Amino acid sequence: MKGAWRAADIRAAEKALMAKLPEGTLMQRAAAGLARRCAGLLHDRFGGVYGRRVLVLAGSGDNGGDAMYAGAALARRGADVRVIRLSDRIHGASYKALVAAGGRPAPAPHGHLDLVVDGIVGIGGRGALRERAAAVVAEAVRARAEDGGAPVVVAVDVPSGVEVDTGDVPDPAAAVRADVTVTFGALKPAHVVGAAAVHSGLVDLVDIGLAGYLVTRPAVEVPDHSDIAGWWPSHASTDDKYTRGVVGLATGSDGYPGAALLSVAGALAGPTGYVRYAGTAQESVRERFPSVVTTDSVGAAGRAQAWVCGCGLGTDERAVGELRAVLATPVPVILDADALTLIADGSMAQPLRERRAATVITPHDREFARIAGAEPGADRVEAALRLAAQMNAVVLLKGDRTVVAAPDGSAFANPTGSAALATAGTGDVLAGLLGSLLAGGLPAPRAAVAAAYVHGLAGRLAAEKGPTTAVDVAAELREAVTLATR
Ligand SMILES: NC(=O)C1=CN([C@@H]2O[C@H](COP(=O)(O)OP(=O)(O)OC[C@H]3O[C@@H](n4cnc5c(N)ncnc54)[C@H](OP(=O)(O)O)[C@@H]3O)[C@@H](O)[C@H]2O)[C@@H](O)CC1
Ligand SMILES: Nc1ncnc2c1ncn2[C@@H]1O[C@H](COP(=O)(O)OP(=O)(O)O)[C@@H](O)[C@H]1O
Ligand SMILES: [K+]
Repeated sequence: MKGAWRAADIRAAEKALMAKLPEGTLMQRAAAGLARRCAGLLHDRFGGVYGRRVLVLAGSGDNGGDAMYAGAALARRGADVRVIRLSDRIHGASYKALVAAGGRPAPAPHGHLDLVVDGIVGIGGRGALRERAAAVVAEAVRARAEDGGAPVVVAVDVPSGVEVDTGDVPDPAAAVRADVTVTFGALKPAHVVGAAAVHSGLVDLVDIGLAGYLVTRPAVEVPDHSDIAGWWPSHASTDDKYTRGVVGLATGSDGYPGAALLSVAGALAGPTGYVRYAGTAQESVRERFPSVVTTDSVGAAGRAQAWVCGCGLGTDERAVGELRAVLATPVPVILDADALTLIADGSMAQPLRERRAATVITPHDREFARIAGAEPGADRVEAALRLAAQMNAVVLLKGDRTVVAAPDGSAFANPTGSAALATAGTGDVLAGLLGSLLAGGLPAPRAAVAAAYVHGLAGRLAAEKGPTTAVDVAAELREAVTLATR
């Protein structure tokens, strides 16, 4: 798990570390890491650094300093480096170093450009880029590299024009879109949540010695394969189908039988040994998935270790009864789709309050608005945490970088998403898989994080093969589980 910290926490850690080091050491470490990465990118794409045309965009703060010192290092290796000063006041020592190494000031981007280094603003940035900076960025990225392609864009610390602490991008046209972001010391929320995560491109973390000085809890954490592999329930030789957990699904309706099939398909890819389906789509479920045991209602079903409720369930009287029955069980419950609509008017507040087992809700933004009164807004992590605390539930807030927030204040951002998942029914698949993980015994926050992770991988695998539907995503789940857990 990698943490991401907000700017104030990063600054506090940097201050504590800097007090123990000669002045300028941290910037030198940052700039050295940045130069190394830039040289590597030039090498990979153009075969070397010598003669490559590099444009450094320098703002008024230390972010510009990092960029200009790195520019100086590239100039010493023979790159043709120009710098555009975007403020009257720029970091003096690094500018001098750049000029001494052969770099030259430029009034505007011109000619071909192989690499653009965005040192406009770092963690001191606020809001969208100001007009001149935005115009220069737009012009620079329109330039062509020597090979006819677009220049490589490297953001220093964060892409300029994004909100570092939230991942919001107030104006996408006035924010850098990086191929690679070279960041220092620790990740920031902008690298992992919201539209800013997309603007960050590949994120490369340079160690500047900060780790021991970050004493606060990260704002958000990012899982990797090893977390998922470590958490995924494994089968013991003494297991039988019941000890591996039974997951129940109260999903689908006459109007939406497909949601039943998709949620069952999701559940079957999880670690449980037994899947129960309770609802009106019994026949199609049995036909398609002979291993699933079906009944027409939650009341008629046997025991389960977790229930999934809501995908395509509808909102009629029958649906209300099924939701009540699920909420009354003493086991973890996932509320998705129509179940979220049904709880939005507050009529289920009491059964929700009375629950002792975990409740997980899986809203997209509009469902979130129905429950919370407003869409998540710019700070998706804060919004999800607020709702989690208010409802005493784990919130899985869907999106390109799905956020999982727990009532204990911990928050996670899923790194594996794929835009290919933005298609009808993929949420049903996710809910089923999540149900199986809960029934398999994972604590609710981990179950939510692991489900989003594997679901995202399945989306990517499906997208590699062509246009993607929810059925394709479900079909890739088994391979995604294998990839994530080995
Ligand atoms: N601290 C450390 O130990 C280390 C720090 N390091 C580096 O320092 C960076 C932080 O440097 P920093 O604090 O100087 O702030 P930074 O982000 O460069 O500039 C902020 C200035 O930009 C301006 N501005 C703001 N918003 C704007 C906008 N929308 N559009 C345009 N301009 C805007 C505003 O200035 P103004 O123009 O208002 O006077 C503001 O003062 C950090 O990200 C990392 O790269 C590394 O070297 C490792 C060691
Ligand atoms: N632009 C996007 N990029 C990546 N993932 C997305 C995007 N939009 C939606 N998703 C993911 O797709 C799934 C859609 O779920 P949902 O909205 O509940 O769909 P449905 O109700 O049709 O099943 C969620 O896992 C969500 O995180
Ligand atoms: K930057």
